[in-house]
Amino acid sequence: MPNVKIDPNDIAIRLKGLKKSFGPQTVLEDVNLDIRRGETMVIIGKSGGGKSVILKHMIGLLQPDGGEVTVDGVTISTPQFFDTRTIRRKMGMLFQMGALFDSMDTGENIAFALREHHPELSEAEIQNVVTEKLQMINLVPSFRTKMPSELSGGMRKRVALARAIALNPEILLYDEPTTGLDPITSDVINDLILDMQSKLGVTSVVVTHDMVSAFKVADRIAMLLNGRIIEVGTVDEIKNTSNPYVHQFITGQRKISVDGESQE
Ligand SMILES: Nc1ncnc2c1ncn2[C@@H]1O[C@H](COP(=O)(O)OP(=O)(O)OP(=O)(O)O)[C@@H](O)[C@H]1O
Repeated sequence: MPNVKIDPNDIAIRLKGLKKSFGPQTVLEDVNLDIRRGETMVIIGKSGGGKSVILKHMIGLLQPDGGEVTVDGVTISTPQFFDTRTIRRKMGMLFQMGALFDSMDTGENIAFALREHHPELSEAEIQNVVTEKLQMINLVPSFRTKMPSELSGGMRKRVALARAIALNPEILLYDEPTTGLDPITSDVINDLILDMQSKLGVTSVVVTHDMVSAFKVADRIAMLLNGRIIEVGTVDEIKNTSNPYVHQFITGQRKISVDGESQE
């Protein structure tokens, strides 16, 4: 359970009336969500429901068909703004597969964004940052020479997290950080997500199906259904929800139809 003070009026990311379709398929109908500075917001919802699409709007990888994304009060979702370098400096993202460059060792993967955004840094300074980021994810400095192919799934996610924090982001976005990991390794990742919040003071958005992880790391949980956020609440509020769709999702029951599909 996170333990940081959060001001409910201090909004880091605001999604207002977000709409997105791909061809004939409408994925986001009308998404409204405020993410408070310093909190960890977990977004849950069924597979293919559009959770990753929401994250990609937050980091400027996708532009909405309607509505707005604001980060620190600045609207980033317009073609005029689209200054992705500024957004990327502010935000780190842990992609679903913990995507690393396979041809680069761990150290180079972590150093990649530093070299791109901070050409003024000396090689020694870059290596110091790499060591510091490895320490943050509880790995020894000698780990830097390991190639991605030598790493387990959990280690890849950890290195991907070190890479995501290389530029000291204020906001971290996690896409399915524990998917495909065993429960013990998942818990290591959960602890790191909590560490990032308490040690770096970051605002985090976590997309997951893993309710154990959601309940452990979240300050608040938002549920996406049929292109809308249907409920937002603390872990206790979500656990005690009166919304049957949220209850069904978090308990894994299949009693009611959430989207017209027939249920057994
Ligand atoms: N660039 C794209 N072009 C076309 N369709 C896309 C694109 N990105 C996402 N989609 C579609 O949007 C829908 C939502 O995808 P998204 O990956 O956001 O779901 P999700 O809720 O994150 O699912 P999962 O939990 O399975 O990762 C899917 O049907 C997907 O195929």
